[in-house]
Amino acid sequence: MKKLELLPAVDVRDGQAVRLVHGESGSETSYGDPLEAALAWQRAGAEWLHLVDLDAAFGTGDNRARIAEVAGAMELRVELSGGIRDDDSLAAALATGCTRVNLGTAALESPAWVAKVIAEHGERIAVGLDVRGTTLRGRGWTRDGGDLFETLERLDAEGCARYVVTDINKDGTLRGPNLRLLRDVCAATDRPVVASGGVSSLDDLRAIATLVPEGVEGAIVGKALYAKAFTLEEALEAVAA
Ligand SMILES: O=C(O)c1ccccc1NCC(=O)[C@H](O)[C@H](O)COP(=O)(O)O
Repeated sequence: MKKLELLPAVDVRDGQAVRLVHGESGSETSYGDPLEAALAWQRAGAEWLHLVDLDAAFGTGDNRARIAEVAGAMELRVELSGGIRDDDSLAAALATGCTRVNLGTAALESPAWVAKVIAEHGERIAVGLDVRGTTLRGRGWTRDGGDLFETLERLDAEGCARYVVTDINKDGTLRGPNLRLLRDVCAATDRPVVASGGVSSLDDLRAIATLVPEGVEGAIVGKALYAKAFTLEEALEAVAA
């Protein structure tokens, strides 16, 4: 069986690595220098980094230079997210050398542009499906953006390579992943799914790993690592095939 990929998260706000609760602006706890955090995950054996520009996602500025510095210093693969919504922000994101970018709001508000960039960049484009219930949320998760399964059907038809699926109610809460949501998304698409939000324990990761045959490819882990619920080394060991 394929092993579950783990993507430790570094979310950047105002130049600092932070964690949010439910992705809400203003709920952040600071964890210092994002480059230090990313290098620590790399030293611990991470193969991926999930790097988020929260200011770009919330429309409160951006951390482009900081994000480019972190992505450029990594030997591991980087998935870049947050505020990638037009040609300019996409070009800046791809120029960091990241392996792929994660589009969120654009997939809801600019479907024609997203179809175009999926056709142009293929595997370098993932779409973030950030949901409350089965309603998508955009603009830093502050605005409703349509039905999850209708959007998934459209993006599948456009050739979207993979999805990053986040249950916003779980994100940053250490309340466990929404396995039901992950199963439902996997049943609705044949594209790989990266699970995001709520991981609290090694058992949560083992539970996500049981969904690999259904189509879950990876899991993003944020708060649990920063809160030291377990180490990244322990997490990698827990999901080793
Ligand atoms: O990814 C985004 O674009 C984003 C936009 C607005 C708010 C939050 C956003 N991402 C947060 C994450 O990707 C988290 O790092 C990830 O879901 C980890 O969650 P957790 O393990 O529950 O801390």
